[in-house]
Amino acid sequence: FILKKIKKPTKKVNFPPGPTPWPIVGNLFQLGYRPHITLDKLAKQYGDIMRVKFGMKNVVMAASPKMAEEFLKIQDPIFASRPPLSAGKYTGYDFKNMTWAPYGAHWKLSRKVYLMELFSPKRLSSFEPVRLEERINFFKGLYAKIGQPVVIKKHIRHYTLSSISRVVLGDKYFTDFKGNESSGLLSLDELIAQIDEWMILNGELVIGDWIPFLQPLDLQGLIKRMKNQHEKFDNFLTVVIADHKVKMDKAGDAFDPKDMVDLLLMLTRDEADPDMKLDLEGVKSLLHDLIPGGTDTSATTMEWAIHELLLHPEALKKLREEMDKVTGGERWIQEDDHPNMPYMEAVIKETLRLHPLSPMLAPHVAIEDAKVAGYDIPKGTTILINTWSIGRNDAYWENPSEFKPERFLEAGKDISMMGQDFSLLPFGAGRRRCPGYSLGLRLVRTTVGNVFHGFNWKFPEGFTKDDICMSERYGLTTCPEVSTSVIPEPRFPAHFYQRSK
Ligand code: HEM
Repeated sequence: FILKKIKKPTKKVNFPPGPTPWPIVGNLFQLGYRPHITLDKLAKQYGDIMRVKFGMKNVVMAASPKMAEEFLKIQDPIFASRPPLSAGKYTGYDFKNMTWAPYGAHWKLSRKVYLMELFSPKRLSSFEPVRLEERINFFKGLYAKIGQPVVIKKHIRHYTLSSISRVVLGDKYFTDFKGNESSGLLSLDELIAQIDEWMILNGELVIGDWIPFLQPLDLQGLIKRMKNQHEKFDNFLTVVIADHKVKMDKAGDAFDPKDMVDLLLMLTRDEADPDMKLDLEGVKSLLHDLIPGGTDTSATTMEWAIHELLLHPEALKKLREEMDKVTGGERWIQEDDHPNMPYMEAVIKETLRLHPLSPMLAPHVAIEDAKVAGYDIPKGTTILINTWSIGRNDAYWENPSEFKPERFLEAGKDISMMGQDFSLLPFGAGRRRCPGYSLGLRLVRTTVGNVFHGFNWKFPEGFTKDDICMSERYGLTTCPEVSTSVIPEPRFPAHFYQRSK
């Protein structure tokens, strides 16, 4: 009787509907190999806002444009943070890199540095010659493989990493960058392996994140791998920064920044704008976002677009007609051709509708108690936005499983992919929207375009277009499970491939 008197009545939380969770494990074991698809199926049963339990923690998933808008626009300040997962702690400089930073002063500073210093239109244009050089090398490399089967993904990843790292780091930290001349620290392949490991680890479900009393046991061995990955990548960045710093100190006031490391180091100087001032750890954590964040994202989007175009010759024909018209068949596609290439833009949108890189965005978290659609969303709830599900829902898209770029060219269907239209969210929306989208799209448009502008592609003997793998390997970036091997054939005379533009 006494206990009853002093115990405060607990308010019943009105969670969104969802499958019944098991004690301790919740719905974890229902998720399977491709959680976005399992959760999409469950949402069809429970509705476009659904509660599941990952272990002991609440997770709410939005599966309609209206619900996505609630979380990413209407109540964005409440949901613009990230849950404190192991990936952020052990591979994200203890939540200091932008991807995993909680919503707050440090994240705001990182964002400001990105948008004002690194990704302003002027700055991006200033790095265009570097991107062009890398692109031309990439196509020369493909030309050298004429008639031989190439795993297109491998070439694309080398090229995107070369482009991104030249823009970010300068060009001398890889043993196989320019011939074998440099005294490189890692080879390009080693760095790619590091990025792969980061991506895999950041997409894994660490059991201890969701069942906290199991955290110290590291049952899957993932935390050990995270610490290992972090140590290697941190060593790499330490050398890169030290090398840049020597040059900066030597040049003094005459220092002329050549790459993004230089730009970031300038913000550590005493005379830097106090509102933008960084320490060395801040520089490292931002570099950490730029390299894995910039490489795999663009490369995977390119790979999906190439798979779709190989699978749909009628779409490829239209794209080629557009490219031949724009270039007169005399030159490669350039970044500034894109306003004259509406079909290309529609191909990219259609690819990202069907294959959003992060099918459920990166996880968001509620920083205070909230109400959405009449349901309670308690502080600490993880929020997933199932953009894969939204992109394939026949309530918003006609024949959603068809690859049909024309849908974006119909009158009144000029749907933006930049986060204004909640039925297409490949970059997210609101405060956490991808800050690198502009660079990503520049790389994707010119690469996908020129891969088909410069070359015809044949399949190796015994392989047909129906053998192209369209099933997904789920992760922080979700890529085709099996890469395709194809044989390049030139579309133009030999001198075309010696062109520098
Ligand atoms: C086609 C290419 C790309 C796609 C599809 C893409 C997609 C995304 C998505 C879906 C998110 C999560 C948004 C959210 O959680 O709400 C994101 C975040 C992010 N992206 Fe991208 N991205 C691309 C290219 C890039 C590039 C080139 C960079 C940098 C060089 C970059 C850096 C980042 C960073 C740092 C974040 C975390 C932002 C934050 O948490 O505040 N991305 N991106």
